[in-house]
Amino acid sequence: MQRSSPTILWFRKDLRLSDNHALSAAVARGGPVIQVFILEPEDGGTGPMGSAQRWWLHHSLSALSKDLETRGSRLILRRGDAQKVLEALVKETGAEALHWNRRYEPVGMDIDGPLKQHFRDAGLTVESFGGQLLHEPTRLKTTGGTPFRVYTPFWKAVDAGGDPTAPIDAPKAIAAPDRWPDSEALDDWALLPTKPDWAGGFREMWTPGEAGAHQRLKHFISKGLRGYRRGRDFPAEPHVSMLSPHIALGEISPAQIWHATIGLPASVAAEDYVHFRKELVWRDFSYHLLFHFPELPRRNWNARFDDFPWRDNKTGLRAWQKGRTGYPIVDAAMRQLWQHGYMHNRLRMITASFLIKDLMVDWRDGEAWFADTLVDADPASNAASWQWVAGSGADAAPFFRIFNPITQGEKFDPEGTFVRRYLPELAKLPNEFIHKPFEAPEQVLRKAGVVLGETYPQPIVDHRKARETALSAYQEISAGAKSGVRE
Ligand SMILES: Cc1cc2nc3c(=O)[nH]c(=O)nc-3n(C[C@H](O)[C@H](O)[C@H](O)COP(=O)(O)OP(=O)(O)OC[C@H]3O[C@@H](n4cnc5c(N)ncnc54)[C@H](O)[C@@H]3O)c2cc1C
Repeated sequence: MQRSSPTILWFRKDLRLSDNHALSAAVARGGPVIQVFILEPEDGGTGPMGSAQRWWLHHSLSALSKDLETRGSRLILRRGDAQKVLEALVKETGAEALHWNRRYEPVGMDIDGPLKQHFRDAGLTVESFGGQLLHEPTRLKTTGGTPFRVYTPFWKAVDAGGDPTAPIDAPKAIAAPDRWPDSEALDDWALLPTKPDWAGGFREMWTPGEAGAHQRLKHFISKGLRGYRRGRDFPAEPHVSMLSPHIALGEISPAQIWHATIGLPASVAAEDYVHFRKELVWRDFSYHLLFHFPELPRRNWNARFDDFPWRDNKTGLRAWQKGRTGYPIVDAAMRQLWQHGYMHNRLRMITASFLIKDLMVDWRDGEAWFADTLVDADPASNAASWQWVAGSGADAAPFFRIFNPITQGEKFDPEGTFVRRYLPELAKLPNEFIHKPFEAPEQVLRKAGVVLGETYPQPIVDHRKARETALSAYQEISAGAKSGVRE
């Protein structure tokens, strides 16, 4: 039976039409579907969306809007408190149902729970759906019935559970209401940078939107996945998917990505696609942690770190942010972040270690910079990963594992290809000194056109000394009274 009352479909960080369970169920309900995206004062994550991701959001909403138009539908844009916006829409459209896909950030969940009850009390059918993660954070439990704290058993539980639910296709058509409610204009939201327009490098690199996400997945499966396990550590090699910003705004679901790794030709080694799945599962694990420890972005998981003597090192923080530390692998990585809004995983670990351990700056300052500058900024993965590097997190790298920025560079960028790409001022240095220009003899520097302290900075710290200082600070807190993991 055809229903005539509309369903409101509330888009959040799930900006796609395929494998969108809330949307497909809204269409299946019969009657018109009114899609709305609400720019909330808090973006449902841990704070307002960062500048880089706002750029992405603009283009993603624009792509989604066009995709809906090809199905005879529309995207309505509204700004403000979600409950008020939805109340107004219900009133304007006579909608009797409200659908969304679940989100798992603490701020978002605090909004959604009461909101669901509110509209149910008002007589609406309110339904929420999964699909943003491979598995709901409450589904997987240790044999003791508690949340996981360690990744490997979490992965084993995921793996033992078999493949996630197969993705569903986008609806072919979406019924429109007789009269559309008003929409705000995307340009009025001023999500794009203007003065100055720093997004030139983003435009070169990315195609936000569902079609762009699937193109990238296809390209990665055919060109990057073979050799992923080894190659994913080498930033100059094309062995990472760069799907993270598409995943962060839900232009593609993790189930779609997982299923794209099933039934591949025998030339793709199991070690490569299984390792890729394991990385996807790190994202689920990060959400699992955030769900069960909502303070993850703010508080040390391990309370012992509350006493860590962080430094108020504004000069160091600024040099790190600008890619002017004097350590080429760190600086090239920070400039990749600035130019493209993305940083390779190996380099995220190196730069985070440098900030925390060489400069002794609180991991929360690094997390905040990444949240503002990454197009893939994600409240769970960002916080969990910073705590992982700091050693304060669940299943974290031990604090004493301090990356040496010279040997890391030499190991993972042996020819200096990556460094030369982002630091053209060092491009003419021979491989021997590309990761340590400060050790190059004067005539080598002159020949390469490098003047340390002028064309490229001197190191802002001596890594060996900084390492010792960090280790003794760690010994102090290890000997201190506080210990252990928060419950
Ligand atoms: C300090 C630090 C901060 C980070 N901040 C973020 C962040 O804000 N947003 C974010 O998405 N990732 C973050 N990561 C995790 C990881 O670096 C990125 O997910 C990855 O580099 C994205 O590139 P890719 O899509 O090419 O990865 P691929 O190697 O192609 O991996 C595929 C997907 O798996 C997931 N994934 C891979 N590695 C991890 C990981 N270690 N943790 C969680 N998920 C993972 C991502 O969704 C990724 O897109 C951070 C890591 C560190 C060390």
